[in-house]
Amino acid sequence: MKGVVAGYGGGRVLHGVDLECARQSVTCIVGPNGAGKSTVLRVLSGLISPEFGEITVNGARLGGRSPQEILRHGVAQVPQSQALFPAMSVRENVLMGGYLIRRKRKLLRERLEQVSERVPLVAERAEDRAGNLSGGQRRMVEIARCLMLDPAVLLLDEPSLGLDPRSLAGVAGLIHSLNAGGVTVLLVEQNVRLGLGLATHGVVMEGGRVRLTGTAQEIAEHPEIAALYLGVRAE
Ligand SMILES: Nc1ncnc2c1ncn2[C@@H]1O[C@H](COP(=O)(O)OP(=O)(O)OP(=O)(O)O)[C@@H](O)[C@H]1O
Repeated sequence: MKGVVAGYGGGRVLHGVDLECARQSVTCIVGPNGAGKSTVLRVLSGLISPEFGEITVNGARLGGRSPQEILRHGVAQVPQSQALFPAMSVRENVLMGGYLIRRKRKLLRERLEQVSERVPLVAERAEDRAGNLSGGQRRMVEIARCLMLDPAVLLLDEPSLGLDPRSLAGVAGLIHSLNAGGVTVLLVEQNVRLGLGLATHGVVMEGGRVRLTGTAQEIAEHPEIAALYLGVRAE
């Protein structure tokens, strides 16, 4: 992202965001409430259009394109929690993620197999209603559904929201394995310690701008961040 200015109904929230994510990195955006973190994800996935600025993914200029076009270019956003259809089976929920390729039956089958390998829960609980899964399992299926289009870039807004430590470890493990398999990840986390622990790179946003960037470790150890978010006193 270069110089991205965006907002809602005339009110600007992003005031010129510059952000770069290396291929196959895991970048975590942290910052106070209202800093514009989720808005960055929404601009990237096309839910809102930037007023100014450039968005380039793998050389393709995607700024202002429709969510569908952006998905076709390999950028998928995992929606915030509670996004599954509870009365439908796990398999049916995952297949929904293949809506854009629904007429390519063979590809759809191959992708479902691939997703079941990447997220074994999808095969293990294929026939169960999504509503019967635990919170952590639902989060895994929400992520699995996004994998049906085999995205190059995965956007996650608060993947830790509402999860107990055990479920968190499962979701963190899944993000790691997807990343190891070549997926570039950009996530927003309120749980700064967890988010930066998962990430290779960190970005601190404040007031609709990027204030700091670095490796996840540099950001986690930055005196201001440690004092503000991690409960460590700056010397
Ligand atoms: N749909 C919307 N319509 C109007 N204003 C919005 C909308 N969504 C967010 N905003 C405003 O945009 C600003 C930034 O919101 P955003 O959700 O990007 O922040 P954030 O950094 O993700 O914060 P949080 O951690 O609280 O989610 C806030 O002032 C918020 O009120």
